[in-house]
Amino acid sequence: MIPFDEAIGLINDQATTLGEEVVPFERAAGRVLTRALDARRDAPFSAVAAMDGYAVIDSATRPGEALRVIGQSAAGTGFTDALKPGDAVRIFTGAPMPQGSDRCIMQEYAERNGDLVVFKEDYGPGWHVRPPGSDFRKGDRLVSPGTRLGARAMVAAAAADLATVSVSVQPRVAIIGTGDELMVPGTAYTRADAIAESVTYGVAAMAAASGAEVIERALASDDLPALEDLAGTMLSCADVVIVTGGASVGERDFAKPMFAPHGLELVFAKAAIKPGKPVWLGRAKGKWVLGLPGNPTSAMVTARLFLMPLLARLQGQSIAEVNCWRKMVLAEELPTTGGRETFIRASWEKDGLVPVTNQDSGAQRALMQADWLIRRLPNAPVCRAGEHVSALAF
Ligand SMILES: Nc1nc2c(c(=O)[nH]1)N[C@H]1C(S)=C(S)[C@@H](COP(=O)(O)OP(=O)(O)OC[C@H]3O[C@@H](n4cnc5c(N)ncnc54)[C@H](O)[C@@H]3O)O[C@H]1N2
Ligand code: MOO
Repeated sequence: MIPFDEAIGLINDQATTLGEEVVPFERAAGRVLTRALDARRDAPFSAVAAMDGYAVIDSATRPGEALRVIGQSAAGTGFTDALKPGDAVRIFTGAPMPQGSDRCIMQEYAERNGDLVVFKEDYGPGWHVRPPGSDFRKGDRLVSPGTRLGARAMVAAAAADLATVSVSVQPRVAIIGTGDELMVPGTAYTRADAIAESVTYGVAAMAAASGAEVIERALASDDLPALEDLAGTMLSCADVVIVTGGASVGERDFAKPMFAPHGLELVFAKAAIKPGKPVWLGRAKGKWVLGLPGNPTSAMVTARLFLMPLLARLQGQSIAEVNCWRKMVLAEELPTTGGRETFIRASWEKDGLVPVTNQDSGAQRALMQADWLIRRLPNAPVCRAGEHVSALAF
């Protein structure tokens, strides 16, 4: 059994990017950037108003003294002339400050009478002007390679004012759920010895959220020749084939044997972790094959620990970007751990992390509370409430 860090090290060393492609902004969300996005010009390009009001020359403006409104500046249509002392320009948020003006007074402080405007005593102290380049300067790095373009990054990326972005090719993922007992949700209740298949839905959701394209999802029964055929089909169309269940040592555990005729070479065969010891990773026909244990909690923990880093590396990200361990305070005592590194499912409550009550590797409902994984080293001593632990968002 390989220790957790060593398994991650192998993924880090062996998984490399699948290439890059250029996409328009409409298709960039969720993708990982391969080339930096640097600003094409300053933002704002010129000084702009930060409020709706009046652009004035501060030194020539006094409360109670009327100014003449000589025009208006709107976002998209600035005012082209210059202000002289005694002038004001009606201005809107985001509009260029007219030449000569240096302050915007909010309209709430203005009394307008025809062409004249008078400001009340208390219009200070805000100047409400965004200077040129106050957001960023031409050439500034707005988004770095390796960044996943999430909602906030999309704003910074588009602000660079480039028509297209270079992103890594999305890994195509195929998922095979194995087990004679598995039936599609909505049908399992019809057979006493069946259960609703749940794991592949969770794994597919995690893969999609990690930037992969889930191209196939299949359920298969424990029939080795049929599984061998299915493995071949999936290997021909996917970059990563994930097989759930059948990872243990029983006679009907076919997850590894089904890939044997396709030249399976193991990267690791088992990990010294709890839950999820039977997790394995291999290569066949130049593709990645990840075997997840069938127990639902084990499957989701091992997918979080190994699938997310694998997909990150295939998209040119560092593993640290997805497996970012946080030092967090513990709200309840943890017992000693056994000989395997242990990942305890926990929820974040007001006093810190609280282990969820049901730590069974077969649990499904408990996943609803388990927002964090607490990492405990092998043979770790009792950890008391108030102490810090290393945790990963689950
Ligand atoms: N003698 C031993 N038995 C077991 C060992 C061992 O070392 N020696 N390891 C245990 C561990 S740890 C795990 S984890 C499980 C892993 O077993 P498999 O990967 O072979 O999984 P299955 O037996 O197929 O299923 C286990 C459990 O999970 C349910 N399951 C499976 N797939 C799904 C799915 N897609 N959706 C919902 N539920 C699923 C299945 O019905 C079983 O209840 O092995 C231990 N045994
Ligand atoms: O993964 Mo088994 O312990 O991980 O049930």
